[in-house]
Amino acid sequence: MVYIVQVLVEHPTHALDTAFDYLANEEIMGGVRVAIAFGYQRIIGYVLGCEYSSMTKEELEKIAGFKYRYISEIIDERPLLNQELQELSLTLAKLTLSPRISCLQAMLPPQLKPSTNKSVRIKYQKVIKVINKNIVVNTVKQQEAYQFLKEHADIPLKDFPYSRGLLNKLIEQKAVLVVDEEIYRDPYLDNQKKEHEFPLTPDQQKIVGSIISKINTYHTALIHGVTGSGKTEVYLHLSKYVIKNNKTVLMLVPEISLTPMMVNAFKHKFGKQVAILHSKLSSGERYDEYRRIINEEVKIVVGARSAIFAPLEKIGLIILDEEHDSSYKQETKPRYQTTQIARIRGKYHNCPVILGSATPSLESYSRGQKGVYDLYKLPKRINQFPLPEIELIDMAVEIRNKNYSLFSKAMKEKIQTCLDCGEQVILLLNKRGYATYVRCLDCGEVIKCPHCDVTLTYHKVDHKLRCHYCEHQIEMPKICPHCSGEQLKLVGTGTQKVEEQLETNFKGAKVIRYDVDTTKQKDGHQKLLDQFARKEGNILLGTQMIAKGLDFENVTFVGVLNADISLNIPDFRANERTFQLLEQVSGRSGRGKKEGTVMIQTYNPEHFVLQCVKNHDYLSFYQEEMRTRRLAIYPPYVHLVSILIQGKDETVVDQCALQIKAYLQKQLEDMVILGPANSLVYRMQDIYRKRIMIKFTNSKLLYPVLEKMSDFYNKKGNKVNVVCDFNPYNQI
Ligand SMILES: Nc1ncnc2c1ncn2[C@@H]1O[C@H](COP(=O)(O)OP(=O)(O)OP(=O)(O)O)[C@@H](O)[C@H]1O
Ligand SMILES: [Zn+2]
Ligand SMILES: [Zn+2]
Repeated sequence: MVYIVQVLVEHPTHALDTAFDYLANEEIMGGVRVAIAFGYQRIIGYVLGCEYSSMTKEELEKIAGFKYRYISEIIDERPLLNQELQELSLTLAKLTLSPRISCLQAMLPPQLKPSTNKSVRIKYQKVIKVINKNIVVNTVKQQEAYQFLKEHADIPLKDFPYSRGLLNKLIEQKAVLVVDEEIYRDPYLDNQKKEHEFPLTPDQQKIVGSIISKINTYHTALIHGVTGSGKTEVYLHLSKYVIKNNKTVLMLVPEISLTPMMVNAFKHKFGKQVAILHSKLSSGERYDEYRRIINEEVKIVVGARSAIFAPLEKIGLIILDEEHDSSYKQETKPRYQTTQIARIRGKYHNCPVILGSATPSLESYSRGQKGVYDLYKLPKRINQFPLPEIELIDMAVEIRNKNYSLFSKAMKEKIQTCLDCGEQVILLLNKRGYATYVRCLDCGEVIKCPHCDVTLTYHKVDHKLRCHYCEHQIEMPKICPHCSGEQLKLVGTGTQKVEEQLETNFKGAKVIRYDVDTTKQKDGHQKLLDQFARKEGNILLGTQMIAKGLDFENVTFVGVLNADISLNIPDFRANERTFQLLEQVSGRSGRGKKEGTVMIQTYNPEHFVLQCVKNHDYLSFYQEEMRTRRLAIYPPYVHLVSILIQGKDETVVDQCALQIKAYLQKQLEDMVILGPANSLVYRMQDIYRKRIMIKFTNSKLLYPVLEKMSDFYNKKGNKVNVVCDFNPYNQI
């Protein structure tokens, strides 16, 4: 008699999920990692299930027709994921058409991924626990120490101020015990001062009250609150209520390092009850936070996208702040939408899911309007501070007036005035897909990556050209690689260049450049923002990164250098993204007592997106954009799935793409199937990439067809690979 154990492994070559049967002499729980021999390798697998058999190994082998092997080692004492999360991994695999193993990988912190068995050393310390409070001890001195221990629960042994002899006596009398306790590396140790609490405004109170009245029912609430309307305070109050009732809170933000203010707000209010999960923590720190959650020592988890899988029990509230943010969509396997996962968990725990934003996604807002979500509004800023005045500046006029500089005349004057008054400025360089590249003035060629269809980007620090899609990099050439001409010109505007121009234009102004390059180190973001908060900088210059959640009361001017870039991206969300970015960044101005202004430089001042931003008019934007989406048949009127077909051989990719299209058309007669078309970056790392897009309203028919198709193409040894991306955000 043996146990037959189903083990899921990450097959080294196979893209598909495969579970293999192994034997064990004891029962192994689903969700535990085991080591197994696989071919000649020893690999780590993940137990899916275990069945008792009354037969012997030999009898089983006779039936099966092959030889079984035994599990080599059981790695975990208990399952890594609880029942809820194990089931969720299955749902996730189905929803995203991804291998289950990739879902498990996505759900666990790197140290615990099924395919690794790196052990992370857990740190322990000895602490003294009082196990019986009512012992009558022998001596006065003992009584004193005993009393001390009763008042100082779980004090570390090293901090015990009495003698060891005395302690031993207390242990002998079974009054206290010394135990090993895990100690955690706390990355936010310095931030634990408690802040004062504001009384809620009537608008805030209404929302808090209403959500509390339905706190034990699963539903989704969308809070549309303008920038600076105090959404954070609403989250904090609701969280406090939930943990007082002995439940837990999952608080998601787009990117932890870009939203330090939200993290701090939670840390200040709830101190050690909060765990922070994010990618910049050291692996030890991340592991500790994870263990604190598993050991049920935290009540609130704050984290970015992947924190949606935090192993919290008894969840009473799930919040997604800045719900419109595209980082909530995972862009690698499994390609899930965090909101969708939040709703699955909310349903399981019977708790509300709150989505908050000043610029809700069209998908969410339309659900709010239809009543699928409860829609709440915070239409005013706190303390009746007005939203900032916005001025659109027509850059075509500047050019007509022979001003070719990055700054319009008006913006230059405005920045100077702010600097003169000691007020601070935030400048946005909208840079998506637009960086500094090299063009030859003789032959007109642009220097491109030899492996990808993109230009190489110039990096001033080391004077190199780099590809942002692969690792390719070269020294900045002296002559043109095409015609050997010597007139190579840097084209485009990067933050480094703007920084230089600011420093020449505004003598003495201190510029803090906030972009991927200056925020690389672990606390990079926090350091620069702290500097700015301490007024050690006059101008904060950055890319999209500065648009999120910053709250500086001394900032009275926000300037957008080039509003148009994101309008021209070939993506149906281009208008929506531009509106969100401009409205969000404008919202950083005038959040204190002093009124704020905003200037937006554009070549399209009449464009409805810019007009709506100017008037802070979300609703008009929403209505106009919904009209466009309805006419063009795009979400939220339909769902999309993008099918990426990729391979090294261009002809094979081409043929397969056509085959797939024909197959889908036959199977899915009523659906709109577009393409195949070249992907935006057609060649990436020498891989050719085509896309097919399906518009659908009912996914029931679609899933089995797509599953069959991708299983067929993703077989071992096939020359193409197919990826299905539901609700795609990124068409690159
Ligand atoms: N009830 C209140 N009384 C006084 N001040 C408050 C209250 N609620 C919030 N505030 C303050 O108002 C400011 C704006 O709040 P918060 O940052 O939460 O806005 P928000 O809605 O999240 O804005 P954004 O979407 O722009 O990030 C903060 O400085 C906050 O401390
Ligand atoms: Zn040339
Ligand atoms: Zn490249």
